[in-house]
Parts: sequence; C-alpha cells; structure tokens
Amino acid sequence: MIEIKNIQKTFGDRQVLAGISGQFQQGETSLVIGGSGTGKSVLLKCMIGLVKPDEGEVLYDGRNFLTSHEDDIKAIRREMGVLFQGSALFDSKNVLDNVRFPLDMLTEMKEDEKLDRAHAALQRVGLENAEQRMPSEISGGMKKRVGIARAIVMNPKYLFCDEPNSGLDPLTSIKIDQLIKEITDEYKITTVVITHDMNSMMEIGEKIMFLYQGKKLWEGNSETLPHSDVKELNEFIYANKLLREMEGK
Ligand SMILES: Nc1ncnc2c1ncn2[C@@H]1O[C@H](COP(=O)(O)OP(=O)(O)OP(=O)(O)O)[C@@H](O)[C@H]1O
Repeated sequence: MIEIKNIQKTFGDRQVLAGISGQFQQGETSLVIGGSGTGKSVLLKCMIGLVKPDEGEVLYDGRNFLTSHEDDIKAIRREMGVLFQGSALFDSKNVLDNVRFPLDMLTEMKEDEKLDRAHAALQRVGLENAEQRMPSEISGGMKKRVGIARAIVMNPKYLFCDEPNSGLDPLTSIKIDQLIKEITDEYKITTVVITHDMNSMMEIGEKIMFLYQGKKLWEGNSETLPHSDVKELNEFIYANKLLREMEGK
C-alpha cells in the first residue's frame, strides 16, 4: 500500500497541491483524475521523488520515502516502475534494449538473466516478435506496450502511469488499460494511473480520486462516479462526455 498524507506544493506564489491525503491499495488500479493543471502530474512526481513536496509524507508499505536514509530511498525507488507520458523510449535503441535498460542501469545481473527477464516482460505485453524493431517502426500502442514492459521488467511493487492513453485511439486505449489492470492483478502491484480518459474511469476505476485546484474533492470508484453530488466532478464528467461525443468516440 502507498499512503500519502497532506501533500503540499507551491511553485512561486501558486499553490499547486493544497494538502492531499489518500491511500492506494496493493493489487488495485487507482486512478487520479481531474482537469488540466489541477496538479495530477505534480502529485505523481512528489510520489516518485521527482519533485520534493513542501509538506507531507509518502509512505511505501509504511516506509517513509521522503525522510528515510538514502539507501532505503534507493531501495524503494528500485521497487517502482514508471510509464511516462509519451512512453519516453530511446529512439536509438531497439525494443529489446529499451526494455532491458533498467536492468543494465540498476542491477548486476548476468547477461542471460537480463535477457530472460526482458524476453518475459515483452512476452507479457504481447511483443515477443517485435524485439529487434526500432521505436520509429512501431505504432503508438506498441510504444506504450514497450513502456509497460520496461516498467515491469524489474518486477515492481509499485507502478505509476502518467496518461497511458494519451495519443491513442479509443480501442487501443482500452487494450492498454486492460493490460495495466491485468498486470496489476497478476503481480499484486500497487498501481496509480493519472488520466482524464472517461473510458478508463468506467473500465478500470477500482478506486478513483478526483483533484480540483490542488485539492481532493471526491473519492470513489467507477460505480459511484456517476452518482456523485460534487458539482465540480459532475461538470468534469459532463464536459468529458460531451467532448467524446463531439469527437465521435
Ligand atoms: N516545475 C514547475 N514549476 C512551476 N510550475 C509548475 C511546475 N510543474 C508544474 N507546475 C504547474 O503546476 C500546475 C499543475 O500542473 P500538473 O502538470 O500537475 O497538472 P495536471 O493536472 O497534470 O494537468 P494535465 O492534465 O494538463 O497534465 C500547472 O499550473 C503547472 O504549470
């Protein structure tokens, strides 16, 4: 489980996170939703150590990520997998080398073991036949799969996905969502997904946290989402639905 307590962050005179608390359970896909600029990415960055919050705590199965000894923080970092927006693949490396990159950087594993792990991760995401291809030769959906394979190659306990559906068509988005959910169930990962995709909320929202202007205004799941009495959330859902209808999705 990941627990966040009273996370606050201000840039200049703009408070972006105004004290966010919540829990993300093991084996569950938790979504953080909200409009543009509400602080979702900054919250994720605070959780993975890319941004230091001004106040608050981030606990990984009880271990304090912000105040622990440097070695303990490193150990927690090794237990995280991250799927960045836009997949963040190395254009000059083929699919296999992209996936094995964390093993090369962070472990002393033997070559055989690295290859076994990378092959297994690629097989899990259905890309065993694309190992030698370059990122420029594969589709957006395949790139996301490579990003997921790279995120799981270290067998993470915690998985973070920032807008995994950005740039994908609706059908591919659903497949990527399903893959993230299956992997979360299968390996009992604590998964946090940032999204503003309505399909994702309805399909994989086992737990949903709604942010608005740096505050958590609502928490629930895909079943309770349509019945909220929070005005800002209802407006967000309505705008989302309207937009999808206009786009013909
Ligand atoms: N390093 C930074 N320095 C200054 N301001 C920042 C920094 N990072 C983020 N912000 C600001 O914090 C606010 C929240 O940004 P954030 O990226 O978390 O939004 P978001 O909810 O993820 O939006 P989106 O859905 O558009 O990605 C924005 O106004 C952004 O400009």
